[in-house]
Amino acid sequence: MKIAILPGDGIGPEIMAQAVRVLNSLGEKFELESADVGGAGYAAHGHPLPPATLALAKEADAVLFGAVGDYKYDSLERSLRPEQAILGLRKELGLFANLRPAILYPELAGASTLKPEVVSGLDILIIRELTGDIYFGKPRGVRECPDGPFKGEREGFDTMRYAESEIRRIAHVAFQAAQKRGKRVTSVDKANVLETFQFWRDIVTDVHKDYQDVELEHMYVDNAAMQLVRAPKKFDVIVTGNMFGDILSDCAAMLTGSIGMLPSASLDASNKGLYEPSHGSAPDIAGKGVANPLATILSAAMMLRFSFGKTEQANRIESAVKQVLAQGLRTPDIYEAGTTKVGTEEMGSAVVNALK
Ligand SMILES: NC(=O)C1=CN([C@@H]2O[C@H](COP(=O)(O)OP(=O)(O)OC[C@H]3O[C@@H](n4cnc5c(N)ncnc54)[C@H](O)[C@@H]3O)[C@@H](O)[C@H]2O)C=CC1
Ligand SMILES: CC(C)CC(=O)C(=O)O
Ligand SMILES: [Mg+2]
Repeated sequence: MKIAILPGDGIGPEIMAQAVRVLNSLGEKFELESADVGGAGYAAHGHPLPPATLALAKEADAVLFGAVGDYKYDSLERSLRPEQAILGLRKELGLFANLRPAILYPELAGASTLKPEVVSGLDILIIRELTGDIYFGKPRGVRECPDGPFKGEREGFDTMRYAESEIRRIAHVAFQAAQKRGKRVTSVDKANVLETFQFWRDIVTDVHKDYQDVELEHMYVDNAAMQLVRAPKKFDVIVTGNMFGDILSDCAAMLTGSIGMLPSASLDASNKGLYEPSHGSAPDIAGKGVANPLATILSAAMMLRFSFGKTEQANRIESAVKQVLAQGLRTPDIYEAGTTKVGTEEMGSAVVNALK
């Protein structure tokens, strides 16, 4: 079982170090190999996704990813910016299905900015399409505006597009996931304005014919954002496009207390996967030893479950996380009065010690 370890930038190396400690404490024989990615890849090799890093990711059985991005690289041409590393990995590895479970651990009910009764018992699964949409659509760029009232001015433009097969395969993932949970799918779109998402709605409706045991509702993305903070427990599985899923999952993260709690799995058709926290490189807290490593540790648990079929080991990690939260240990992002504030490394140690 070879795992590519890609820590990246900002808090990436800090949180990854804790996830690696947890993996190394399970008593399994994992082969872990690290490589530079993102700004670290650019600084060392002149490219955010150096060829050797991509080769390692392709050859490994699974990839554990930290985060990329650093404001000091924001003025580089786009193809060299750190974020291209994660976008490139998703595309190159065909990781079209991004699973982001937003679960509220009961101990963190008071850490959410929402009232405990709104979030207690929360367990929703956001399924975000990950290799299409406006994030990858071409053409894109800055050009001279060809027509209309702004003709002759410079304009920036991107292309939102989805092929039918891309929508079909993510819809199947969502319906099949729902069959194993609450049997409800909310497909989030903007069909009232966008051609791409009217098409999305039509195809999802068609795929639904194969899953009559699952209830399907369609919801516009603006309403979905509102419903997520109004009555989040009404959702079971949410399926949506790349950009809407990116935005809604950060919103859902706050229901769980902090974005530092939200893990993710990005899977291809054969369940080969890349696992990463849903957050970014958090440059504002990088190097301070205060980042919450739990989303990364929980991403490692998802890796064991989805890529290696090691359900028991995944359960061990998730139980250990529950235990440290029950012990009252909190990184600053989930801290509340009456609990004990700890740093990144102490949180990692506590999870290692709680492994049974
Ligand atoms: N998959 C990836 O590698 C992603 C990379 N990024 C990149 O990360 C950089 C920063 O982006 P932001 O928009 O600030 O998003 P961010 O997710 O890095 O940070 C947003 C806020 O959440 C906090 N936060 C994030 N993770 C945390 C953790 N584990 N523990 C405690 N607090 C945490 C940060 O301190 C910050 O206040 C940018 O360069 C961006 O492009 C952003 C999202 C995903
Ligand atoms: C570089 C971004 C597309 C990453 C991001 O925000 C995410 O995957 O959540
Ligand atoms: Mg995001």
